[in-house]
Formats: sequence, C-alpha cells, structure tokens
Amino acid sequence: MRTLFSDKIHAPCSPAAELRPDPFELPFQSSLHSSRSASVVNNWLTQQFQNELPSTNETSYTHGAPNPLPPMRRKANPRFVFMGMRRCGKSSVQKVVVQKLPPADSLYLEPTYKVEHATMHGSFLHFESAEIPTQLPVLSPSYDHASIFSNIGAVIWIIDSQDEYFSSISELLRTAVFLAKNYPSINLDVFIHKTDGLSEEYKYDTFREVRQRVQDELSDVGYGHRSISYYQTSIFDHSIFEAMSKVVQKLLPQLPSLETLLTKLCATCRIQKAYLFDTVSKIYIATDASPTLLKDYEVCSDYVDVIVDIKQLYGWQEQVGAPSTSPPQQQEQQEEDEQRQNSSDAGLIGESIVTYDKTGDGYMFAREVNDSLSLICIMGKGSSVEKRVLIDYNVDVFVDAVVKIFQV
Ligand SMILES: Nc1nc2c(ncn2[C@@H]2O[C@H](COP(=O)(O)OP(=O)(O)OP(=O)(O)O)[C@@H](O)[C@H]2O)c(=O)[nH]1
Repeated sequence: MRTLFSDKIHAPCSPAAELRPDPFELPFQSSLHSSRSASVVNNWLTQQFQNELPSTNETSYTHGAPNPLPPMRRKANPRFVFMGMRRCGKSSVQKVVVQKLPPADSLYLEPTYKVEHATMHGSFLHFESAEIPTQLPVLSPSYDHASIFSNIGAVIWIIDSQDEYFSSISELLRTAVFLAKNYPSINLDVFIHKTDGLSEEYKYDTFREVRQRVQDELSDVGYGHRSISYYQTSIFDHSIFEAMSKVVQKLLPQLPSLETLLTKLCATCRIQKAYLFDTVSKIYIATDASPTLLKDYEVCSDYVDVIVDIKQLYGWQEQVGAPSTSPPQQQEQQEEDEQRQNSSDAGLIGESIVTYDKTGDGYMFAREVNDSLSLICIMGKGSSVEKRVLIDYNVDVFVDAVVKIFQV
C-alpha cells in the first residue's frame, strides 16, 4: 500500500480544510472536507494520479473531497428474528453476522433457552435481531406473540441442510401460515443453511426440493401467493453476509432510489459492479442492476476488510460517550485529545484504489460516504485512470445524492 497524495490535501488543520461542527442527530461524521471546489480538486487529483501512479499492483491514497455532507437521518432500524429447529444454527448466524463472532467459535455455543437479543453498534444501519428458541410456543394462541412480531421487518427461518429437514419444513409452513394470517407485512426469508462441504449437486437438489415442497404445501392451504425468499448460506464463507444483505435491503424504503443511482453511476463511469457497503457489518445496502455474483461480493467484502484494517492501524475514532473512570481534569484532557483525534481522523482514508491488472484496466475503487458507509466499485473496461476526473465528479454527485436520500 502506498499513499499517493501529499499530506496537505487532507491536512485537517489547514484553513482550507475547515471542519464543520458535528450537526448530526445520529452518529454520522463525514471524513470529507468542505471548502475545495470540485474542479480544483479533480484537476489536482488527475495530475497527481498521472504523475505518481506507481507500477505496483496495489495502491491506496487519501484525498479530501469538495463538498461537506449535511446531516443524514435513517428511518427505523432493520429488525428481524431468527427461527428454526434445534441446532440448525440460529445462534451462530446471529452471533457471526450481528456480533462479529469468529465462525469457528460457534462450535462452543450453548443451546438457547430464552429469547436472545442482539444489536449491531457502530454500523450505518443499527440492526436489531432476536433468536427465538425452538421450544418457545410463539405461535400458540395463548402466547403473547405481539411482543415478538409486532415491530419486526422479517422472520428468517433457518433449515439445517446437513440434517433431516422435513420436520423443519412443516414448522416453517405453520409459521408461514401464521404470519400470513396475523402479520402479512412481515417478510419471510428461508436460509438453507450449512451448505459448506456439500457437493454442488446436493446443494442444488436440496435447495430445489425445499422450495418446491414449501410452495406446493402453501398453495394447497390457499397461501400460494405468500412470497418467500430462499438463500443458500454458511457461516464459513461470504454467503451468509450476501443473504443477510438481501434480507436487509428489502427492509429499506430507500432501496429503489439507491439502486437507480448506482445503476446510473455504473453506466456513466463504465463501472462493472458497484456496492454501497455498510463498512462495519460488511452488509451491502444496495447494488446496481447488473447480475450479482457471489465472487464480486467476496472481492469487495475483502477490500472492505483491508480498508477497515488500515483504519484500525492508522487511527480509528474513539467511541464518543464511552463511560470513563478518570478524574474530571483528566477527563477534560481526554476530551480535548479526542476532539483533536477526531478532527485528524476526519481527513483519513476517504478514497482508495487497488489495481489487480497490469494494463491498469482492472482495478477497484473505494470511496467513503461516511465513517460507516462506503461505495466499492469493480471498474470495467473503459474506466481507466485517465478518466479519473469524470469518475471523481460523478462519484461526488452520487455521494451528495445518497446523503439527500437519507435526509428525506
Ligand atoms: N458446517 C456448519 N456448521 C454450522 C454452521 N452454522 C452453525 N453451525 C454449527 O451448528 C451447531 C449448532 O449451532 P447453534 O448456533 O448453536 O444452533 P442453534 O440453532 O442456536 O441451537 P439451539 O440454540 O440449541 O437451538 C454448532 O456446532 C455450529 O458450529 C454452518 O454454516 N456450517
């Protein structure tokens, strides 16, 4: 990794790079600067880029972008519950996705006997999830099911594909009918889980059989119109994050606008695939309209990991508001340090590229929208570095539009 830009481009204390006070209602801070005009920065970028682009395969740089970001507001947090039979992997999925447990540690998880809640902190979308233990009779009329289902967006039913799954399918059907009758607006998503280590043929057969059986049985009881989405997942690869991304996207009212913007950006800048990533959770909240391949998601997700690692090495914002046990004078000092730290962090990695092709045609581009939201693009043919002015300009317009969408 090599920094392409000189220090002055993102020097936070320079008069040109005056930082706005944090006006945001929610913890959202821009790492971008306010006072440069787009053309000056873009010309400068191109010049620097052409002069300094090394012939190495991997590069990274930072720069200050021209526009300040106004406050963004998000609508309600995505909420969902995990259900399924015993040992199907409910706790593992919840802990790996929401609480960032290393997948291998799921081997030591204890059985769950009461509803377990989890919240993801620090991410752009503050996910909230709950795991419903198998033995809890949540569908029975005597149970207060409103306490569980009244304000969630999706039920995720997990089926263990390495085990006998017919009993799971009949419970799933009961749940689907219950939801259709009582909570028709709740999405139902089915994870055909633990697909790691299975042959492609077996995976495909299982997937087809589960889907077919559920649809047939639902049609027989008059609920054939109930829409259910199916995903093949495993906590040991990226498939679980891809599936969760799609579950979360369906809960976002802003999705159609984000998709349209990304599709336009891709067409204008010859981008092969673009994702808007929630950097902390590695869940993408939108992508363009071109077909989505798991390998594209994997490479972008790994790129996000690299960016997060670098941010952790070279400065990650301290958690503001964390309880402190220091005496008052030390606290004041700490607050001052924190403020200084925050203002210098505000200039750190806002943008980076990684090339993986000697011709320079194949490269990836990342641009932070804010500390927890990033645009990650796999650039296509015709988007070479000579087009950087165009790309930077369009990405600036895109970032402004995303901010406006979340302000509504
Ligand atoms: N191979 C494989 N094993 C998994 C996967 N996900 C979870 N497991 C394993 O499945 C076992 C059960 O996982 P749990 O998360 O405890 O399942 P649960 O549904 O919460 O179990 P209960 O709370 O007892 O109902 C653990 O040993 C996990 O390591 C997966 O994607 N692939």
